[in-house]
Amino acid sequence: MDSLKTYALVTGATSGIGKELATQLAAKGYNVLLVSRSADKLELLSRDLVEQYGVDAKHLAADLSIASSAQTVADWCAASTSSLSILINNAGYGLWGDFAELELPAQLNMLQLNINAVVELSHRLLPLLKQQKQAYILNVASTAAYQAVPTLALYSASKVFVLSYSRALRYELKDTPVSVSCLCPGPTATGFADRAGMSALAELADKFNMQPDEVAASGLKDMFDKKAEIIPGLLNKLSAAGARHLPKALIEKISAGLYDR
Ligand SMILES: NC(=O)C1=CN([C@@H]2O[C@H](COP(=O)(O)OP(=O)(O)OC[C@H]3O[C@@H](n4cnc5c(N)ncnc54)[C@H](OP(=O)(O)O)[C@@H]3O)[C@@H](O)[C@H]2O)C=CC1
Ligand SMILES: CC(=O)[C@H](N)C(=O)O
Repeated sequence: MDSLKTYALVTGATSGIGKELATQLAAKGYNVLLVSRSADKLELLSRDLVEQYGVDAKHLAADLSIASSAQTVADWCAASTSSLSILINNAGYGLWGDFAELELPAQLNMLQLNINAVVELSHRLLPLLKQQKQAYILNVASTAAYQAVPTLALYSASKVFVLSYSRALRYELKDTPVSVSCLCPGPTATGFADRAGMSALAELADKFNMQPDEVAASGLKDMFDKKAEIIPGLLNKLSAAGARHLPKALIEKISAGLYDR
């Protein structure tokens, strides 16, 4: 990896895994373009990264669950730099509960962020990425992409989409300078569970949670190594392997038991 002071765009950069990805990229000498909904947190993080690592840090407050926002972010990115070498589609969230009981608008809002924003940013920024000697797209899915998860039905389905889409895009871009990787973390100690309404699982989470900095470090290492799928942590690798080889009905029963309210 050679930053040569190129830029990395990170969505969902103000908390959890995204904040760690942005920070570790700045530490490696990358200039960063930071996006999330919170202008105050973006301002603070930008200032910290400039002061700590001497890189350029620009930020844009945008709600990527609003349909028009991906174009706004892509236009801002293109106006900010012609040297975009990394796109990290990280922003996303979950909604915990039965599909039939969760509010439909909220579920559609989640799909707009977890799926549509990833697709639109990738399509709009690909021409810029292709101009680089070497460029990377890192899409953040989840170990939830390896099986259906009752009580997280649409969330896990959105991550199945991200994984499948990432692998197909990787193949299509194999003869270009753009390498596509998909990061599939397992449970990680971030704001995710609170926003998903999973606080009832806090005890379980504490047993299995990885820390966002280790997830980000694993993700960036394997992204630069041009890996297709990245599953941080042995337990998560084993659970993904189990999901691949065990009967789906059994895996779904185990998932349902794990996440049962
Ligand atoms: N934590 C976990 O257990 C796991 C998480 N993941 C995935 O990792 C990714 C990051 O989540 P994680 O770090 O855990 O969660 P956090 O909630 O800690 O961080 C989410 C980040 O995304 C931003 N964000 C949320 N909604 C929007 C929006 N509508 N538009 C723009 N930015 C938004 C948030 O900032 P702001 O609120 O200011 O907008 C924040 O910076 C997600 O895609 C998630 O699905 C995958 C597997 C496990
Ligand atoms: C549901 C989880 O365990 C995790 N938060 C994920 O996003 O996959």
